[in-house]
Amino acid sequence: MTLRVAVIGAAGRMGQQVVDAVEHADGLELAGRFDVGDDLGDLGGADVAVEFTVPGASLANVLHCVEQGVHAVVGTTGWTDESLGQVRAALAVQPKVGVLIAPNFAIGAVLTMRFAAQAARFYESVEVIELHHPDKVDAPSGTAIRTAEMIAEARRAADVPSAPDATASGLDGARGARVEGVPVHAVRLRGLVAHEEVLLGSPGETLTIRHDSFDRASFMPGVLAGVRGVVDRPGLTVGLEEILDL
Ligand SMILES: NC(=O)C1=CN([C@@H]2O[C@H](COP(=O)(O)OP(=O)(O)OC[C@H]3O[C@@H](n4cnc5c(N)ncnc54)[C@H](O)[C@@H]3O)[C@@H](O)[C@H]2O)C=CC1
Ligand SMILES: O=C(O)C1=N[C@H](C(=O)O)C[C@H](O)C1
Repeated sequence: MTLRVAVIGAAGRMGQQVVDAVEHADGLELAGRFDVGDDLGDLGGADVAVEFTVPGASLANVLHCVEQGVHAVVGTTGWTDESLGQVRAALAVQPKVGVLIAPNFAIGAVLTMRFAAQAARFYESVEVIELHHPDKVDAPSGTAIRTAEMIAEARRAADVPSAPDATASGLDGARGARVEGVPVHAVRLRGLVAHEEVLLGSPGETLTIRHDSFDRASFMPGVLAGVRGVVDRPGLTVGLEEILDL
């Protein structure tokens, strides 16, 4: 069966790649391209909508998809417990609809998060550095926030004490932002696409886990897996791990 796919944010960096990936994928057909100012209507009769827009617009777009009975695959960042709760509430009245929200669709980024969580309890210190193109509007990245949350959860479960840090003075921001106690640093640099490093340290050793997306093509296999998977997964799924059975 052919799945009809609408792309919301179709004029953006990710949206353009998704349109191209859908047009070249077996068993998928482009149902429509939507960008800012367009009436989403019935999403061109789509079965699935892929949403890559901006944090301030994504929730309304996803709620519209759910109301229309259209499954959604969402890569936009900025989700909170509260906005996820609104999606769950909307899905409760559309029990056949699936929504997949993933901070990163690159397989290596998903594995980096998983490896970092596995390693986190073995080291005294851990910090996250994310590095992106300078046109990105949010910081830190959604991936870095999720990585730090997973690290913090693993350390709490293993009763690991807070990382040592003697800093008593300095410039604001020098130690990064704290996500559940884990320092997260954001670099914006022309030439980069999307990169993340997790640094772990204990006496006499460090471990560095690094992932690099050099091209947005890296996100497309995960997006297409999400499109094919979401139709059989009613309710809200957060993270591509679920779809990949990781
Ligand atoms: N989950 C993942 O694997 C990835 C997630 N992202 C995230 O995806 C989002 C988009 O990233 P980019 O494509 O680089 O941004 P972009 O700025 O290139 O594209 C966003 C597009 O959304 C459109 N837009 C804005 N408001 C809209 C609305 N209300 N309705 C429809 N379209 C609207 C804009 O006009 C623009 O064309 C960001 O939140 C970014 O962090 C980016 C790359 C990978
Ligand atoms: O804006 C981007 O480019 C990216 N955004 C996502 C994020 O914030 O984690 C995913 C990836 O890092 C690229």
